[in-house]
Amino acid sequence: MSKVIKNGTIVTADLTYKADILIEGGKIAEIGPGLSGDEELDATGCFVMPGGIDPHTHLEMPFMGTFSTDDFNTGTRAALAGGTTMVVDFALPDPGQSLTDALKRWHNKSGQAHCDYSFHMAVTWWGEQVFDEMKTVIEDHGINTFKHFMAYKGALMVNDDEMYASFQRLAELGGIAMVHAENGDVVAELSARLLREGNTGPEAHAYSRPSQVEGEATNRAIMIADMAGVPLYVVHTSCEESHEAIRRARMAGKRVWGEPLIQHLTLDESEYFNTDWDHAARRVMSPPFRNKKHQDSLWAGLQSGSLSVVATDHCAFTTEQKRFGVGDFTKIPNGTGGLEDRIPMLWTHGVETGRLTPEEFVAVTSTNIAKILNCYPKKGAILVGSDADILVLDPAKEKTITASTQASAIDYNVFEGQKVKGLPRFVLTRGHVAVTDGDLTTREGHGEFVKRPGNGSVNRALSSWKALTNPRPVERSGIPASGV
Ligand SMILES: NC(=O)NCCC(=O)O
Ligand SMILES: [Zn+2]
Repeated sequence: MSKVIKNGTIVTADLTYKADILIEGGKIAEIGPGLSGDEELDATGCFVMPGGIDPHTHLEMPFMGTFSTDDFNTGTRAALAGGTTMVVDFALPDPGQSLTDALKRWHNKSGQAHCDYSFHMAVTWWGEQVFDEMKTVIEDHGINTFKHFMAYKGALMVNDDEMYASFQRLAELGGIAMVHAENGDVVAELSARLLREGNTGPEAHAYSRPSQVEGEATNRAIMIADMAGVPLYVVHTSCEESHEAIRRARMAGKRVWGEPLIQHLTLDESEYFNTDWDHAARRVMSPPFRNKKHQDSLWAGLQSGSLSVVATDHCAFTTEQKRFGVGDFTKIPNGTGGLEDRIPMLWTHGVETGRLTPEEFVAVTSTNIAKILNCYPKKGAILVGSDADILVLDPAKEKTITASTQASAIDYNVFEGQKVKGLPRFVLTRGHVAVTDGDLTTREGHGEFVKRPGNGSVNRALSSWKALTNPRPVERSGIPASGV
């Protein structure tokens, strides 16, 4: 049965125009005026755009002695409720574990997904097995992005030698390196000192991760990536120091992207000084929320193009889980939610304020990341042949965010009480209408895995460019006799 989205204004990353969209077999079949289909979805007064892609989620993630509460069932329902039609989660091998075993675990969990999804692979240890399996992961499993945690010492963190080896391997294989950029050694030292001095509450989490630890690690990762000749994606860029390093690298022609989160763009460090322990602990994440100066920097980055993607790092823990850290802030599970709120929050604080154009909004919520991850124009596009992952956004529709009506399974929302304007009228996932004016008609198991091949155009360009400066012997007219 065909569907047609009628009377809307299509917004893409580079063009806004009035046209209808005909959908057949889960794909966009035709775009133009006066189309008809078996079922009509009226988009009068609405913007019709590619569904959001959130490239940074942790669903049912084993972390800090527990599992994040939103899984592929509740998490992808929350995504669709908020206009996001694809999530990219991180497959995490335990240190010493095979990468393909980790992938199996993630594929087992993701069978419940209500929307399409893909995985990044995390490199949590280094050895010959990892070196070998990286090729299989890219070439057989269609995963071209590999994340390295520079923080979480003693758990997920990798050292510089491991990171450099992994980056070099990725350069060879046509993959993309990702980093969680915080100096884990410094964080561990600062945390121990804070605890010794009696700073045990959630505010100490922010004290233990000043912006310098992020700036230093971002600079280091950029330089290591440059030496290895690999493109680099810096997740959850939260501060000016990190943004500055990314901006400078991009100005110098390096292939580096930065990803601010909607939380860092709209919430600030004052949250940690709330006298209610639960309120503060619920907002504990790494990197922590920053002050207004850093927020202004992130917004400017989106406006100028030095930052490319807005994500959530959705890693949602209940209040009960957060309370593991009463008396010791280092035991508060790190992570916050945001999947359901990213699109309305960014529209409200970005487009409604005039910071972003609607086209820039589409670029940073969908199109840019589809291109970076090498799944464009299957995803991130309104083009004939693209998957019909479509958000019909009603700019006049408003609500106040509250946990009591959210799809996410946790018992609070870090954006509680925020008034947002710009909500989905319809959300379509490969042609299936999953949301109609707030009513969810999602289907468990509808989501499909999206393969993303390696060696995208940025990899090919970078390897040609780097080949020009590869070390080579100098040709000499003669070699002097040995001086002995
Ligand atoms: N960000 C965070 O605090 N938790 C999720 C894991 C990570 O991305 O660091
Ligand atoms: Zn992280």
